[in-house]
Amino acid sequence: MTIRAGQPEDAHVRPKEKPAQPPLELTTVSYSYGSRKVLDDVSFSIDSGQFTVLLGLNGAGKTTLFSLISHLFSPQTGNIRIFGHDIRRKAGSALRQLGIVFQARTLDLDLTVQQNLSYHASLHGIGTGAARDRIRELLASIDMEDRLHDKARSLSGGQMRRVEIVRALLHRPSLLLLDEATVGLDIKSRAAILADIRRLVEQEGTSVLWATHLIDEVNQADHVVVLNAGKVVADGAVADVIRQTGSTTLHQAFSRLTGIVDIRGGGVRP
Ligand SMILES: Nc1ncnc2c1ncn2[C@@H]1O[C@H](COP(=O)(O)OP(=O)(O)OP(=O)(O)O)[C@@H](O)[C@H]1O
Repeated sequence: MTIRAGQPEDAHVRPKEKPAQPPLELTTVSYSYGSRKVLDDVSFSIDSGQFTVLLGLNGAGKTTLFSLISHLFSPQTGNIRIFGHDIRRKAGSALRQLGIVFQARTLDLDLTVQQNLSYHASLHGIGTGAARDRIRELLASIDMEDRLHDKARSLSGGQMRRVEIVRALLHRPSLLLLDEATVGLDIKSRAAILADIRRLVEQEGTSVLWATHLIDEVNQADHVVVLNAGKVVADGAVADVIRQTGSTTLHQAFSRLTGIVDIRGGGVRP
């Protein structure tokens, strides 16, 4: 899969905003399900064109955070800004610049790949002709043009995930959020998807927030935010996080930050 940079072909596509404001800024965000607080005073921001890994164990609060950023529900305290637009007061302006791939599969299995993608394009106000061209361009870049008319249920898990990534890119978002995008995929598909998203950051300057529990998905050059039991326990360049925790590897730093002891391979066991 190679997601190519592309120039807008027509007027519906907005050029990327020159970000005077950070792509994403969270300030003292808290959220509770009933009386159970699952996000506690979360603050961090990501810079333009940065690949940021939101690293946390299962249950750390990553998906809840994504639900708040994508305005599925609102934080009980704190603020979220996307390119300076407050997600509550300027939801339209904020969400227009956001592409999101949720952890749960969200394709309609009874629709074809084209129908799934066209529907989403129309939600973003992309005209029929422009949508058709963009869909073909993106599907060609992942060698899936020939699956255009296939029902989503006939795709493999990795192919479904790629179509979901294509769907998130249709409107050329400046900020892309991916929640455990490689979960359930084999090692080859995982590596390919991660590499393609990294290429996107380089080619298009898209800012990415990549949520995972897998340390082997982190590169030395990444910005990393470690979320543990709803709190940010580290935030910075990988080398800084390692140094600040008095560690020699990110595995060791993560282990110290989260209080876990058993680390195997690229994954972490509580
Ligand atoms: N709808 C809900 N109602 C009540 N509690 C919830 C709900 N959704 C999530 N939680 C709880 O909130 C906490 C954070 O869950 P969340 O799914 O945000 O974490 P996560 O880091 O995404 O985990 P995972 O990697 O397992 O998906 C967990 O303790 C979870 O049980």
